[in-house]
Amino acid sequence: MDSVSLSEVTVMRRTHLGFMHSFRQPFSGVTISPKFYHSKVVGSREISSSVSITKSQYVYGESLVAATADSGYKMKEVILKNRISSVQEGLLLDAFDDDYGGVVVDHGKLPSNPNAFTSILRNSLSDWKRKGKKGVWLKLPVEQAELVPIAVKEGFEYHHAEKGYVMLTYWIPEEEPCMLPGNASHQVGVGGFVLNQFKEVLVVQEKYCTSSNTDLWKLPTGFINESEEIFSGAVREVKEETGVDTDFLEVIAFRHAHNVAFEKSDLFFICMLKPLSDKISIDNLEIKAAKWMPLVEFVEQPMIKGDKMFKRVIEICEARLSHRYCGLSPHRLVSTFDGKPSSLYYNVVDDDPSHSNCTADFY
Ligand SMILES: NC(=O)C1=CN([C@@H]2O[C@H](COP(=O)(O)OP(=O)(O)OC[C@H]3O[C@@H](n4cnc5c(N)ncnc54)[C@H](O)[C@@H]3O)[C@@H](O)[C@H]2O)C=CC1
Repeated sequence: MDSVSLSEVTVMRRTHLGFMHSFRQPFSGVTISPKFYHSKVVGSREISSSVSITKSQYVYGESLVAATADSGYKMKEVILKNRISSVQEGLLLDAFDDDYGGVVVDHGKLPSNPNAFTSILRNSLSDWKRKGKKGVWLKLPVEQAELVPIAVKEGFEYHHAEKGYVMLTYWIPEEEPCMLPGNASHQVGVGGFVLNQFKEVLVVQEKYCTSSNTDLWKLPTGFINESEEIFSGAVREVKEETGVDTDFLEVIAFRHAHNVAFEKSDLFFICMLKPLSDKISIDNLEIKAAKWMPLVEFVEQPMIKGDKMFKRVIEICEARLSHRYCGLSPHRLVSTFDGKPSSLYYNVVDDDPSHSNCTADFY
């Protein structure tokens, strides 16, 4: 087997991180192995330059830390070599350990032949069972959709699907309840409350709605996209539906509802936005009409007046306008917990009025 230099190791390690990272995106609950993650943080400094690591050893995904540890090194090396040769000979699926005692199959190295896949999957399941592995994650790309029924026949279950793949899972321990996290459970929507200096609110009539709502003038609403922020999603939705440019001010309130779409729950964030333009140009695909409507007229609509939720939302917005209430504004932070930038929504956290978002003008 070829030896590789430290720089090659670092490159290969990044490749693995990339795989784990992309794996994590579609759902929560599966994280990068701390071994890999730790390695990412410390970079190549952790690896002793006297250690020779083979390409195959690394390709199999064993931890460098484990491989360089003094205790049990020889034992690990032997086990590793056996497993490597099984993978190389095409007897076992190439897989990474996850943080929870389970394995993640490398979807980039699946056998292309369905018959070969059947026997390799069976061998791998026996191997994982013997080793006491728990959950198995098997991502099957759409180009290899013929493998899906084979995996299902072997006992795998659907976890979730995206345009490009189906994720299947298998829980090995028969005596333990399945601990694998479920698929994403919510959709996230935003609504924009945009008020101008004439106390007019930006409203729309939807093209597709229930017959009882055809004449209703409502706030622009929509869903945020994958990896989109609530604050930018609200601004985008208002722009798309009405053509009006806005600045995000605050999340005024949010509603949590269940069994909304395909049994999924719904989080709906009502956002207060500051208008930067007033010219309306509607999105003809989604919207029938849009206009600036006097706030008093808007709240007098029977559907708003008679609906507890709409009515309360407007009351909260009015309380905010008269500074009797304060919403949440986003603050970008990087947490050492996961090393990722994220948005924390909050209002005043100390007594300094300059730190408050509640003094912002609306128009
Ligand atoms: N529309 C409303 O009156 C209210 C909406 N909300 C919230 O607003 C958020 C967004 O909801 P809405 O704006 O009502 O979204 P929606 O159901 O109108 O969907 C947004 C757009 O996606 C497209 N779309 C959705 N389903 C489709 C399908 N099956 N086929 C083809 N196109 C489809 C349509 O272009 C639609 O205009 C949610 O969180 C919801 O709870 C809350 C209260 C009232």
